[in-house]
Amino acid sequence: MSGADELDEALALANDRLPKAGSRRQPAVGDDGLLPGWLTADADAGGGADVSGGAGRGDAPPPVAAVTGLSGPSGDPGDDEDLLPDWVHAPGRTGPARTAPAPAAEPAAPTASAEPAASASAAPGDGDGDELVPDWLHAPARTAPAPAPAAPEAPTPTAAPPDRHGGTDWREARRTAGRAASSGTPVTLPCDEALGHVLAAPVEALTDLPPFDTSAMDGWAVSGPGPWDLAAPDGSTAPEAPTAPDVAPTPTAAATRGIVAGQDAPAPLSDGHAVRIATGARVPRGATAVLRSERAREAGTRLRLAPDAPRGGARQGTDIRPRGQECRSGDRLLASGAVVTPAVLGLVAAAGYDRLTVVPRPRVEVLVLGEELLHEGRPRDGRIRDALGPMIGPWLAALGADVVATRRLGDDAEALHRALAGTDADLVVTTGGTAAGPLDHVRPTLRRLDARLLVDGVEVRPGHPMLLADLGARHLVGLPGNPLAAVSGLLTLAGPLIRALAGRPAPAPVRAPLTAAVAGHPRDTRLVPVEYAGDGAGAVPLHYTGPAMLRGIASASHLAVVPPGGAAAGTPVQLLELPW
Ligand SMILES: Nc1nc2c(c(=O)[nH]1)N[C@H]1C(S)=C(S)[C@@H](COP(=O)(O)OP(=O)(O)OC[C@H]3O[C@@H](n4cnc5c(N)ncnc54)[C@H](O)[C@@H]3O)O[C@H]1N2
Ligand code: MOO
Repeated sequence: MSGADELDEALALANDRLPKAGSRRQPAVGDDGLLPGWLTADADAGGGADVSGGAGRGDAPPPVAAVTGLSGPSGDPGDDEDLLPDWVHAPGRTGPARTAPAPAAEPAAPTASAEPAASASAAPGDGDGDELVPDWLHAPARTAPAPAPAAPEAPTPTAAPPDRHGGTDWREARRTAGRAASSGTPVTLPCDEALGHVLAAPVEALTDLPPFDTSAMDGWAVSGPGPWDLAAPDGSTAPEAPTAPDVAPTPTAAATRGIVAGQDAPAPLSDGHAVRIATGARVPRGATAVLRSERAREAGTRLRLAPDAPRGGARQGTDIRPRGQECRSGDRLLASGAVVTPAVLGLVAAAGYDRLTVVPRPRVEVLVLGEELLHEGRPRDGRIRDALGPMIGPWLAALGADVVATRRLGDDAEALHRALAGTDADLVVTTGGTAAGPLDHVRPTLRRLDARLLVDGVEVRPGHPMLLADLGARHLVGLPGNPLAAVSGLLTLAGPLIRALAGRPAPAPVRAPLTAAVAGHPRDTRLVPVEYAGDGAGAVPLHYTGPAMLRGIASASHLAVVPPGGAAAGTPVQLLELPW
């Protein structure tokens, strides 16, 4: 629907001219003087490790300052589109992806005139990563081209472009979204309907847990030191009559079964006696321990410790879970604000709850815009598959919303108007149509509805056209149509807003060093899919992270928040956790 903005175009051109195998090309620079990020090679580059900006093996490590203040790697500051040539961040890749030569890192000219002929003829496309990166960079089976010469000195950063899109600072946008709404009036729900809600009140135990002294093992409850006379749960000790004079008496049937779980008030056990008991059964009064079945032997109506039983196998309290071991009635088990997880459902049931008082989950409607979208089969006839319809609803649900509908509206301005005017959802999330193309109806429709724009564009890449509007009784988050830009909008606006509506606490901040430098946009924050195992290994920037791509995010654990100007390898950056 809309073309790339000028920065994006300039950088796409620059990317188009990334050097082919072994060639050294002058990196193109846009009007704004933004430099392809491969000039911002990290110090690790020489060792063949990942580098930001697309510098490959053998490149001279630039000073950190060369990362800071420079534009995206493969030169795309106006757009997140493949700021990093994908091969640069391939963790563990083999073949050409690992061995590909660095684009020759030559100082950039201050204009996009490095290769005028090429730039005139090159189709910059709409910023798709594949157009930006020479295809051999993606081809694992192809032969690696010869290494490029070492990078010369990093060029001097140039001025920011004059045509910045404006919009709200990324952190401020998140704060605004988090303050735009508050949670609804608490409701009391049957526990099984409370899953995924947030507790509106603390949960206090309605009982001791365990509620009685409980056997932790199958075996015998014993009283005092052994050996012991076997008793029945009713307290009787009479053996069955022997079947023959030389046959030892056998325990009664009741004694054989013993005390089982769920049986109330077993008879007290007197000193020197033992009674069979099952795991989870109530321990009789007078019992001093539970002896596991493998630690003793019955002989007729007598019970003795097995020869190989550990010393102290029947010591006072052994294998008895005393009443109240986990909690006493009235103990606080969970604070208000805790999310009702499956484990919480288990705990509250154990503690005696049938219903829980929770914050209602916001009701969200998703409107997928775009006439070009197909909902089944392969892309055909110039149309593509809708990647957001299947993704946004479950993502919103994972953030804490109840998705009441996902509707496909094509590019029909009237249908959009009707949908917004008629919905009773707390939040409407639209996809696509946020830009200024002829079919981009979101902003005009919001104007028609007298909506108040709380966030009108954000200084973030990808996703800068995202918006947040107040429609009076409800809010609207407008996600850009490029799929990774939509993800950026989910994390920037939808996440904080839904947390506010659902009463969910913000996740604990996570920071980790990047394993490779990531070049930045000169002014905007970048959100970059990374893999972070939380094991101290650092956050690994991923491949295929252009705005139209989901391949990177699909295997990511987090998005790294890369400040304007980029981050050198080893720099700790904020990580936004994905909500699953
Ligand atoms: N003149 C300008 N044009 C554009 C700008 C700009 O600043 N000035 N920004 C570009 C950026 S950045 C983005 S992101 C997009 C946002 O555009 P829209 O929100 O209006 O989205 P569309 O034009 O509808 O779609 C953009 C792109 O994404 C594809 N798309 C849309 N919906 C889906 C979907 N559900 N599944 C998969 N792909 C989808 C659509 O086909 C387009 O290719 O605007 C730029 N233009
Ligand atoms: O490039 Mo856009 O940044 O996909 O939001």
